[in-house]
Amino acid sequence: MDWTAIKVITSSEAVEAVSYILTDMGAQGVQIEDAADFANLHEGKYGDHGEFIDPSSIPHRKNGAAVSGYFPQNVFVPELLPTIHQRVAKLREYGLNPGENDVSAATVDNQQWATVWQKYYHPLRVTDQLTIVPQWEEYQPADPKEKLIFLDPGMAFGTGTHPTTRLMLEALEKTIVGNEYVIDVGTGSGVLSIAAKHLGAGKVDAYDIDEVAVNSAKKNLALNPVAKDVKVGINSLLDGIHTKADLIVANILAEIIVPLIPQAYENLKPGGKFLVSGIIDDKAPLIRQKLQEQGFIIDDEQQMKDWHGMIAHKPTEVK
Ligand SMILES: C[S@@+](CC[C@H](N)C(=O)[O-])C[C@H]1O[C@@H](n2cnc3c(N)ncnc32)[C@H](O)[C@@H]1O
Repeated sequence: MDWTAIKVITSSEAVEAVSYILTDMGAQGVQIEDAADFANLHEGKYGDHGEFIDPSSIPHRKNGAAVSGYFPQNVFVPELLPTIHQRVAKLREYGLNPGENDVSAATVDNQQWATVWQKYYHPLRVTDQLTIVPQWEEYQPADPKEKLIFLDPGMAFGTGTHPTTRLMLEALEKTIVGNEYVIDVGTGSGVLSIAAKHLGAGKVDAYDIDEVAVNSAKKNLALNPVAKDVKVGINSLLDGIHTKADLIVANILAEIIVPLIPQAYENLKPGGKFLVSGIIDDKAPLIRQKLQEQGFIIDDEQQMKDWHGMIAHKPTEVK
């Protein structure tokens, strides 16, 4: 999967606010280049190993600041550009200088993303029981009920930090009682499958349409012994799958959830649960309507930032 860096040229004083805006809009990492960071530095010992460095010899911005947010490409990044521009312009109302407010997007290569990723990704307790831990970090749980999900996100979506993923992690935590057969559609990094196993699921099958995601999921499943028996494969939605699961979880964009709804209904046991997110605010009515038309009962809906997550079930008495 590709990533997009959205870069905002702004003023040094607006760096924190612009970083907040990018994170709020779904950026999974933020990188700051600020001329002010160099302004007061003189020749001296810097760097991880105390190297002697003249800061002026390091390529850097001569004025203002650039804040780059890293977005997964399947989150409709192009739609975000005008919104980000407007929100940065509004900072003036809070007494902050938005600076040039030039907003641009570029595709990011693996190497660049990996570097940013490692710098900004740290252990994060995402739900009451689940904590995401980057594979390279040492982490001691603060609470005995914490379950650790080790991830090396690579280029697949699913760091656990995006609101759409968090909605599903919370929904899994609320729903799983133990020994369920779970299907994870659009597994990305495999994060939801690993969470399901930690929470007590029995068998878990995971699918993704993207080969990079499937490889990333395999790698992450191997990092988490609890999930070593999860099966992961390439498949578009549940095409060609005919089974009876207790729970189906999918964090995919609303447009893709629509054709998944009848497939999920067919592949669930009576009483089975369907957990969905990836639903941006204005698409929530469509998904509610499609779920109900199919015969699902919606039990719960949560919102995090602009995103909705729903828990529905197939009635026990199916007409
Ligand atoms: C938003 S990511 C979710 C990743 C992870 N499950 C999470 O919750 O963080 C959506 C994933 O769905 C996959 N996807 C998109 N269309 C799909 C389709 N038709 N069938 C299966 N997977 C699909 C993408 O490749 C991507 O990995």
